Amino acid sequence: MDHTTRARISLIAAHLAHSEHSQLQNEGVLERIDCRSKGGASGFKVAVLGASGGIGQPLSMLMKMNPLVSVLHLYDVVNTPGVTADISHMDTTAVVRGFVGKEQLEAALVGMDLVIIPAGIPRKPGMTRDDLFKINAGIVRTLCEGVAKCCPNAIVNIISNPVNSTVPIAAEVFKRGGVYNPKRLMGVTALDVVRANTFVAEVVGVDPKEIDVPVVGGHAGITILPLLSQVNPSFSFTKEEIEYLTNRIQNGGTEVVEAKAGTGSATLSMAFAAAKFADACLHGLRGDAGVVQCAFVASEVTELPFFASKVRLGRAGIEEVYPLGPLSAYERSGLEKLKKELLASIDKGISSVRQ
Ligand SMILES: NC(=O)C1=CN([C@@H]2O[C@H](COP(=O)(O)OP(=O)(O)OC[C@H]3O[C@@H](n4cnc5c(N)ncnc54)[C@H](O)[C@@H]3O)[C@@H](O)[C@H]2O)C=CC1
Ligand SMILES: O=C([O-])CC(=O)C(=O)O
Repeated sequence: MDHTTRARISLIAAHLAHSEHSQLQNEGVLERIDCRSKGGASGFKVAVLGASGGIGQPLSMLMKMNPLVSVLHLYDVVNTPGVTADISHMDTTAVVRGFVGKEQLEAALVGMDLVIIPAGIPRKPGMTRDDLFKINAGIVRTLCEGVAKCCPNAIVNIISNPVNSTVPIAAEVFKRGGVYNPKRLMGVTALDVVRANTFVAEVVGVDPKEIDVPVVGGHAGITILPLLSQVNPSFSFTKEEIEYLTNRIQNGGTEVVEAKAGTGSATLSMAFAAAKFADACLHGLRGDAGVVQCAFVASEVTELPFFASKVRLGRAGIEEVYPLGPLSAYERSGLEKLKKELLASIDKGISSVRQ
């Protein structure tokens, strides 16, 4: 597609984002924009649910910048027309469409390859992630019912907390809808890895880009278990360094919640981590080799039904869940300690849908 055509498409898309006419009235033009913008080349359709929020907005911006995305659907219960109009002016390839309110959820989801869910309330100081369960469980359940109905083959990235419970909730919703594929459901724990890389890099004095720290278990407090014995490239840490790093990584979320003093939790670093993780999912879908990330997934790595560990991403979603590998005595003890809490959170999610 030449530059002139591309410019015309951007103009029409921006105009439609501002238009008072409904999505349906614009459907014909938008479909043509979709087809032409892809120019026959590959490109993925991605939806962000909760796109107007603290995570949703920067995440949507980063997904608009991703060259693997051809169509970007932004859904929320409020404010998506404004966010969509704003993001649609970015001169990158993806065509952006906004959807607002539950009556537009299905239209937002039809045909999506990847659905990213950062919808839900965040923590305030003094709260645990589990304190968000009551409200966020219902939000995730409703959104996943929409996914089951409209894009049952999409990869789903769950960001909404408590991840240790919302991922099992999503699995139960998909089972009820008869569409559950454990290879396509992932809890996003990428921020734990991003933090671990940053904090380890500070301690050893290297560029964080050079560091890869596996973080396993779950996504809350002691269930977050960094494997410092498996840092790549390998470093040997003192006992004090291991304790400091493990504690800081496990409490990174609380560090941000307290610094934000009641105005929310991590949004910018989360959007960065989620965009990195989504990009890995898209590279996997494209068929790239060797795409490995940590994620909270259905698992047989331990006796728990869900567990975060390294996974290999491919065309099917999760192609392989890697075993934990050799652990230090400190990590083995951390693993045993986290199991009770993680299992309770998993069971809470499952039973909330089954009852
Ligand atoms: N997995 C992780 O590592 C992390 C997870 N989180 C979690 O992400 C979630 C979102 O955090 P923020 O963006 O800071 O919150 P926020 O309150 O700024 O944004 C949440 C957005 O969700 C929307 N929303 C609420 N109900 C909805 C529904 N039924 N359908 C669609 N959208 C809906 C709201 O309108 C709002 O725009 C929280 O649960 C938070 O705890 C936050 C940081 C890291
Ligand atoms: O701490 C929170 O509530 C948000 C979160 O999951 C994180 O930043 O890791």
